[in-house]
Amino acid sequence: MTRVAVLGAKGRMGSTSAAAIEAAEGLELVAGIDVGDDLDSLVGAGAEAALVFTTPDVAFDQARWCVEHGISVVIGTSGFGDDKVAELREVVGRHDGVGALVVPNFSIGAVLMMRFAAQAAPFFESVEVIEMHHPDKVDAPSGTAVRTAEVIAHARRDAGSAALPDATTTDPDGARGAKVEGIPVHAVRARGFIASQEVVLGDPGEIFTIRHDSSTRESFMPGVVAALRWIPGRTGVTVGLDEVLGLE
Ligand SMILES: NC(=O)C1=CN([C@@H]2O[C@H](COP(=O)(O)OP(=O)(O)OC[C@H]3O[C@@H](n4cnc5c(N)ncnc54)[C@H](OP(=O)(O)O)[C@@H]3O)[C@@H](O)[C@H]2O)C=CC1
Ligand SMILES: O=C(O)C1=N[C@H](C(=O)O)C[C@H](O)C1
Repeated sequence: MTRVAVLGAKGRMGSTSAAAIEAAEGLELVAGIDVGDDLDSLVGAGAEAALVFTTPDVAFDQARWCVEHGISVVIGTSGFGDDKVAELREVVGRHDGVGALVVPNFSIGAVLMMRFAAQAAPFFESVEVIEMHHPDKVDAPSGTAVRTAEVIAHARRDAGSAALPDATTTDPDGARGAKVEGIPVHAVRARGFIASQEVVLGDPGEIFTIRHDSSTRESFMPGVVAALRWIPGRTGVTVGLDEVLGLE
């Protein structure tokens, strides 16, 4: 049995995850904390792993606290791009016997979308990311879109791909989107979405679109449970669910 604490337990993902953990074999929910609760209760509850689903403004400090107190972390909160992961590696590197798993998206389809996008990106002149989420989301672009742009950029750099063609010289309102490692990322916020993303790849005469939709938060739960079963005994920092799912 792995003794698990959920941070952000009253939130949309935290509450859905707490129910999934309670129903999962091999996992025991020993603590759930939200705004105003003391992190010290995790130590009192004997938590071995913490699932972080708080907001991006507090998640890094909470993850660091857990690592410093010998509790491994599975981080679902967005905002852990390459720079934050590097910072986390330093913290985890100073503490024996704990590990951190940063998961930009727990749904199997999104994990595969990111892999396929990286695989396809060097074969096309153009690539852009469009993410679509519910309007209660506080951060943009999404963590998934940032990670997708990062793996696309890494794949294109490794392949020696040329810069993306773009004749735009006038864009006073930012209509061409945010640039994440040079990859344009566009964010839509509309009621009706949970989490969707398209990766649009273009070459002369053809467009290749990779699309993923999460229509309920249950789509994330098999990944959450698999991550929590995987983390005990791991050290260092791992990014993405690929290794957990045996994709590497
Ligand atoms: N990796 C993945 O697959 C997924 C990741 N996410 C990410 O997870 C994060 C949470 O999303 P979601 O559940 O929708 O957001 P919510 O706002 O519903 O949940 C966040 C919860 O954390 C609480 N919280 C805020 N500050 C603290 C604190 N200092 N200590 C303890 N609890 C705190 C919030 O309380 P209050 O509301 O009172 O502020 C809220 O209950 C986001 O970054 C989102 O992008 C979401 C879906 C899937
Ligand atoms: O806030 C959300 O809802 C989601 N957040 C994650 C992200 O920022 O990528 C994962 C998923 O897209 C849902």
